Amino acid sequence: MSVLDEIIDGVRADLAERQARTSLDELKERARKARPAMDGVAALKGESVTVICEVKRSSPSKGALAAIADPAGLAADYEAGGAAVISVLTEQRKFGGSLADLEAVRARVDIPVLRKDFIVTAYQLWEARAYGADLALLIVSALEQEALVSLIERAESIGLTPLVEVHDEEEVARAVDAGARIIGVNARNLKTLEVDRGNFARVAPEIPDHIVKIAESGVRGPHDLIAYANDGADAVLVGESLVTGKDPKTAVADLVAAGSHPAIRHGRA
Ligand SMILES: O=P(O)(O)OC[C@@H](O)[C@@H](O)c1c[nH]c2ccccc12
Repeated sequence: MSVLDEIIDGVRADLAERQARTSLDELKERARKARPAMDGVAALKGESVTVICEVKRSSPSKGALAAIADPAGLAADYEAGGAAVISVLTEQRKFGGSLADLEAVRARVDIPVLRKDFIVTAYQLWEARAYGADLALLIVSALEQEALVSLIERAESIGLTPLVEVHDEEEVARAVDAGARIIGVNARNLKTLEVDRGNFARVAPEIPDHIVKIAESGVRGPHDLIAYANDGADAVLVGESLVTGKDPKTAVADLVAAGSHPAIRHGRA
């Protein structure tokens, strides 16, 4: 069984418990009262390379990264540093996240928030909206094509912008066919957890121009952002280096400054 399969088994077990506690109707009611979703595409696409900053306590590859007693405070620092979007990991078992983290972050910041989880059912999309997310991650390798198509449609219909994650060229074709408007290329292979920063440069040319391109994972600092930008990234998604560093606000500001440097802006459409 791959790491991804193992994670998804746990996600399904936790999901079954939540479903037993909260009906879909209750979630929908809560979603109706949530702050209307912000436009994820507009937040990410611009003149500069934008930065998505992640609230991440632990990971299957590294174990515990940071305690993050105050996820909303961390998100506020990210926002103050110039983040375009906040990513909140809500998976519990391997990443130490929760919907409570999502809700707390949403209440604190005024920029779009991404629910980062292993979404396999529409119920989880309603949860995302009910707890205030504006975007939701959909991982191509975790979904059959039919499920991917219907989850993208459902996300869009309830106002969530799907960020569709791929790892190789074949998955790009599936994401494009399914109607993705934002594609994230993960440098980490979720089946083996290996990181290959060269993956984006290989895979991104397969993504049509009109789709927002995000480079995910392995960004250690401005030099990695610049490399991804020169390979065509519209945005980067950064977790570990921000939660393990000393000063998240300054670290984000340094990334944002690199993302708006004229040397890379010129090379872009
Ligand atoms: O911590 P990093 O290497 O900066 O990576 C962040 C993010 O890309 C990573 O957390 C991630 C990318 N895709 C995922 C899917 C599920 C869980 C986590 C992820």
